[in-house]
Amino acid sequence: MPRVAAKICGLSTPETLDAAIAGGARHVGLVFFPASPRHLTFEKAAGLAPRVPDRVGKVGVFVDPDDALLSAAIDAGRLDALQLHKVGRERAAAIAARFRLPLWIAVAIRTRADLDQAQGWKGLAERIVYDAKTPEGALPGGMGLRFDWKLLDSFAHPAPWALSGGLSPENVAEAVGVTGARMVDVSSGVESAPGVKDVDKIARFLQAVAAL
Ligand SMILES: O=C(O)c1ccccc1NCC(=O)[C@H](O)[C@H](O)COP(=O)(O)O
Repeated sequence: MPRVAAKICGLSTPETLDAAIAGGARHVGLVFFPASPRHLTFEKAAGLAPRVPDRVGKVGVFVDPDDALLSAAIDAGRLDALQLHKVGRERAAAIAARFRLPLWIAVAIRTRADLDQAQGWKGLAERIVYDAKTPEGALPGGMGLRFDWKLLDSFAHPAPWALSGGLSPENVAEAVGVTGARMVDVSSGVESAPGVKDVDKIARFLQAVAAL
Protein backbone atom coordinates (compact mmCIF):
# COMPACT_ATOMS: atom_id res chain seq x y z
CA MET A 1 0.00 0.00 0.00
CA PRO A 2 1.55 3.37 -1.03
CA ARG A 3 2.35 5.84 1.76
CA VAL A 4 0.21 8.50 0.09
CA ALA A 5 -3.29 7.85 -1.24
CA ALA A 6 -4.59 9.55 -4.37
CA LYS A 7 -8.01 10.61 -5.54
CA ILE A 8 -8.46 11.30 -9.22
CA CYS A 9 -11.45 13.62 -9.55
CA GLY A 10 -13.80 14.39 -12.41
CA LEU A 11 -13.55 11.12 -14.32
CA SER A 12 -16.17 10.72 -16.99
CA THR A 13 -15.10 8.03 -19.46
CA PRO A 14 -14.46 4.28 -19.09
CA GLU A 15 -10.88 4.62 -20.40
CA THR A 16 -9.80 7.31 -17.96
CA LEU A 17 -11.61 5.64 -15.05
CA ASP A 18 -9.81 2.39 -15.87
CA ALA A 19 -6.47 4.24 -16.04
CA ALA A 20 -7.03 5.70 -12.57
CA ILE A 21 -7.91 2.29 -11.14
CA ALA A 22 -5.03 0.51 -12.88
CA GLY A 23 -2.60 3.20 -11.69
CA GLY A 24 -3.55 2.66 -8.06
CA ALA A 25 -5.95 5.50 -7.24
CA ARG A 26 -7.51 4.91 -3.82
CA HIS A 27 -10.55 7.06 -4.69
CA VAL A 28 -12.23 8.31 -7.84
CA GLY A 29 -14.33 11.46 -7.94
CA LEU A 30 -17.58 11.73 -9.88
CA VAL A 31 -18.81 15.30 -10.30
CA PHE A 32 -22.53 16.06 -10.19
CA PHE A 33 -22.64 19.78 -10.94
CA PRO A 34 -24.07 20.86 -14.31
CA ALA A 35 -21.85 23.94 -14.59
CA SER A 36 -18.74 21.77 -14.53
CA PRO A 37 -17.14 20.40 -17.72
CA ARG A 38 -16.79 17.18 -15.69
CA HIS A 39 -20.50 16.89 -14.88
CA LEU A 40 -21.92 13.38 -15.11
CA THR A 41 -25.49 12.50 -15.99
CA PHE A 42 -27.01 9.82 -13.78
CA GLU A 43 -27.04 7.52 -16.79
CA LYS A 44 -23.31 7.98 -17.37
CA ALA A 45 -22.56 7.52 -13.68
CA ALA A 46 -24.56 4.30 -13.65
CA GLY A 47 -22.48 3.04 -16.57
CA LEU A 48 -19.17 3.88 -14.89
CA ALA A 49 -19.84 2.69 -11.33
CA PRO A 50 -19.70 -1.08 -11.96
CA ARG A 51 -16.17 -0.72 -13.37
CA VAL A 52 -14.85 0.40 -9.96
CA PRO A 53 -13.62 -2.41 -7.67
CA ASP A 54 -14.54 -2.37 -3.97
CA ARG A 55 -11.01 -1.37 -2.97
CA VAL A 56 -11.47 1.98 -4.74
CA GLY A 57 -13.84 4.50 -3.16
CA LYS A 58 -16.37 6.34 -5.31
CA VAL A 59 -16.68 9.92 -4.09
CA GLY A 60 -19.56 12.05 -5.38
CA VAL A 61 -18.67 15.74 -5.71
CA PHE A 62 -21.49 18.24 -5.12
CA VAL A 63 -22.01 21.99 -4.80
CA ASP A 64 -24.84 22.88 -2.38
CA PRO A 65 -26.91 19.90 -3.54
CA ASP A 66 -30.57 19.27 -2.77
CA ASP A 67 -31.80 15.90 -1.52
CA ALA A 68 -33.21 14.83 -4.88
CA LEU A 69 -29.85 15.28 -6.59
CA LEU A 70 -28.01 13.48 -3.79
CA SER A 71 -30.44 10.59 -3.80
CA ALA A 72 -30.31 10.06 -7.57
CA ALA A 73 -26.51 10.43 -7.70
CA ILE A 74 -25.91 8.06 -4.79
CA ASP A 75 -28.04 5.41 -6.48
CA ALA A 76 -26.60 5.90 -9.96
CA GLY A 77 -22.96 6.19 -8.91
CA ARG A 78 -23.16 3.70 -6.02
CA LEU A 79 -21.33 6.34 -4.03
CA ASP A 80 -19.21 5.57 -0.97
CA ALA A 81 -18.71 9.16 0.20
CA LEU A 82 -20.08 12.64 -0.49
CA GLN A 83 -17.69 15.55 -1.11
CA LEU A 84 -19.52 18.78 -0.37
CA HIS A 85 -18.63 22.27 -1.56
CA LYS A 86 -20.36 25.43 -0.34
CA VAL A 87 -22.48 23.67 2.27
CA GLY A 88 -22.85 24.90 5.85
CA ARG A 89 -22.63 22.69 8.93
CA GLU A 90 -26.37 22.51 9.59
CA ARG A 91 -27.17 21.39 6.05
CA ALA A 92 -24.24 18.96 6.05
CA ALA A 93 -25.48 17.41 9.30
CA ALA A 94 -28.91 16.94 7.72
CA ILE A 95 -27.30 15.29 4.68
CA ALA A 96 -25.28 12.97 6.92
CA ALA A 97 -28.38 12.02 8.92
CA ARG A 98 -30.46 11.34 5.84
CA PHE A 99 -27.96 9.58 3.58
CA ARG A 100 -25.67 7.94 6.13
CA LEU A 101 -22.54 8.26 4.02
CA PRO A 102 -19.19 9.74 5.07
CA LEU A 103 -18.85 13.44 4.33
CA TRP A 104 -15.73 14.91 2.75
CA ILE A 105 -15.88 18.64 3.27
CA ALA A 106 -14.10 20.97 0.85
CA VAL A 107 -12.56 23.96 2.60
CA ALA A 108 -11.58 26.75 0.19
CA ILE A 109 -8.32 28.38 1.19
CA ARG A 110 -6.55 31.59 0.34
CA THR A 111 -5.60 32.84 3.81
CA ARG A 112 -4.90 31.42 7.26
CA ALA A 113 -8.37 32.63 8.33
CA ASP A 114 -9.88 30.43 5.59
CA LEU A 115 -7.95 27.47 6.94
CA ASP A 116 -9.25 28.11 10.45
CA GLN A 117 -12.79 27.51 9.11
CA ALA A 118 -11.88 23.83 8.95
CA GLN A 119 -12.10 23.62 12.75
CA GLY A 120 -15.88 24.01 12.48
CA TRP A 121 -16.13 20.59 10.82
CA LYS A 122 -14.83 18.57 13.74
CA GLY A 123 -16.99 15.55 14.46
CA LEU A 124 -18.94 15.78 11.20
CA ALA A 125 -16.41 15.52 8.38
CA GLU A 126 -14.76 12.17 7.79
CA ARG A 127 -12.20 14.08 5.74
CA ILE A 128 -11.36 17.68 5.00
CA VAL A 129 -10.31 18.48 1.45
CA TYR A 130 -8.13 21.59 1.51
CA ASP A 131 -8.59 23.20 -1.89
CA ALA A 132 -7.69 26.58 -3.33
CA LYS A 133 -10.30 29.33 -3.08
CA THR A 134 -11.40 30.21 -6.61
CA PRO A 135 -12.53 33.63 -7.91
CA GLU A 136 -16.12 34.79 -7.30
CA GLY A 137 -18.40 33.28 -9.94
CA ALA A 138 -15.91 30.58 -10.99
CA LEU A 139 -16.32 26.87 -10.34
CA PRO A 140 -15.44 26.10 -6.71
CA GLY A 141 -13.07 23.33 -7.80
CA GLY A 142 -11.26 21.85 -10.75
CA MET A 143 -9.63 25.16 -11.65
CA GLY A 144 -5.98 24.15 -11.33
CA LEU A 145 -5.34 26.81 -8.68
CA ARG A 146 -3.15 26.16 -5.69
CA PHE A 147 -2.95 27.87 -2.32
CA ASP A 148 0.09 28.59 -0.19
CA TRP A 149 0.94 25.12 1.15
CA LYS A 150 2.97 26.66 3.98
CA LEU A 151 -0.33 27.75 5.55
CA LEU A 152 -0.75 24.14 6.67
CA ASP A 153 2.43 24.32 8.78
CA SER A 154 1.70 23.12 12.32
CA PHE A 155 -2.07 23.37 11.78
CA ALA A 156 -4.12 21.20 14.15
CA HIS A 157 -6.22 19.30 11.63
CA PRO A 158 -9.75 18.59 12.88
CA ALA A 159 -10.01 15.36 10.82
CA PRO A 160 -8.03 13.29 8.31
CA TRP A 161 -7.38 15.48 5.30
CA ALA A 162 -6.45 15.64 1.64
CA LEU A 163 -4.38 18.23 -0.20
CA SER A 164 -6.03 19.54 -3.35
CA GLY A 165 -5.78 22.41 -5.80
CA GLY A 166 -3.33 22.83 -8.64
CA LEU A 167 -1.55 19.51 -8.19
CA SER A 168 0.11 17.82 -11.17
CA PRO A 169 2.52 14.98 -11.95
CA GLU A 170 5.31 17.57 -11.81
CA ASN A 171 4.58 19.16 -8.42
CA VAL A 172 2.90 16.45 -6.34
CA ALA A 173 6.15 15.23 -4.75
CA GLU A 174 7.07 18.76 -3.68
CA ALA A 175 3.52 19.35 -2.40
CA VAL A 176 3.68 16.25 -0.21
CA GLY A 177 7.18 17.16 0.94
CA VAL A 178 6.05 20.61 2.06
CA THR A 179 2.73 19.63 3.65
CA GLY A 180 3.15 16.04 4.78
CA ALA A 181 -0.16 15.16 3.11
CA ARG A 182 -1.18 11.51 3.27
CA MET A 183 -3.82 12.00 0.59
CA VAL A 184 -3.73 14.08 -2.58
CA ASP A 185 -6.52 15.02 -4.95
CA VAL A 186 -6.19 16.12 -8.57
CA SER A 187 -8.43 17.02 -11.46
CA SER A 188 -7.25 19.51 -14.08
CA GLY A 189 -3.60 18.59 -13.53
CA VAL A 190 -4.28 15.28 -15.28
CA GLU A 191 -6.26 16.76 -18.17
CA SER A 192 -5.41 17.87 -21.72
CA ALA A 193 -8.30 20.39 -21.73
CA PRO A 194 -11.01 21.29 -19.18
CA GLY A 195 -12.99 18.11 -18.52
CA VAL A 196 -10.83 15.95 -20.80
CA LYS A 197 -8.78 13.54 -18.71
CA ASP A 198 -5.49 12.26 -20.14
CA VAL A 199 -4.57 8.64 -19.43
CA ASP A 200 -0.82 9.34 -19.64
CA LYS A 201 -1.04 12.22 -17.17
CA ILE A 202 -3.15 10.08 -14.82
CA ALA A 203 -0.50 7.34 -14.99
CA ARG A 204 2.34 9.83 -14.40
CA PHE A 205 0.56 11.42 -11.44
CA LEU A 206 -0.08 8.05 -9.82
CA GLN A 207 3.51 6.91 -10.46
CA ALA A 208 4.79 10.08 -8.79
CA VAL A 209 2.54 9.39 -5.79
CA ALA A 210 3.56 5.71 -5.59
CA ALA A 211 7.23 6.74 -5.54
CA LEU A 212 6.79 8.85 -2.38
O1 LIG B 1 -13.80 19.50 -10.79
C1 LIG B 1 -14.82 20.19 -10.92
O2 LIG B 1 -15.26 20.51 -12.03
C2 LIG B 1 -15.54 20.67 -9.70
C3 LIG B 1 -16.67 21.45 -9.88
C4 LIG B 1 -17.36 21.91 -8.79
C5 LIG B 1 -16.92 21.60 -7.51
C6 LIG B 1 -15.79 20.82 -7.33
C7 LIG B 1 -15.09 20.35 -8.40
N1 LIG B 1 -13.95 19.60 -8.23
C8 LIG B 1 -13.52 19.21 -6.92
C9 LIG B 1 -12.27 18.46 -6.80
O3 LIG B 1 -12.16 17.62 -5.91
C10 LIG B 1 -11.05 18.79 -7.62
O4 LIG B 1 -10.26 17.64 -7.72
C11 LIG B 1 -10.27 19.86 -6.87
O5 LIG B 1 -10.96 21.06 -6.90
C12 LIG B 1 -8.86 20.10 -7.49
O6 LIG B 1 -8.98 20.52 -8.80
P1 LIG B 1 -7.65 20.89 -9.62
O7 LIG B 1 -7.08 22.11 -9.00
O8 LIG B 1 -8.13 21.12 -11.00
O9 LIG B 1 -6.73 19.71 -9.51
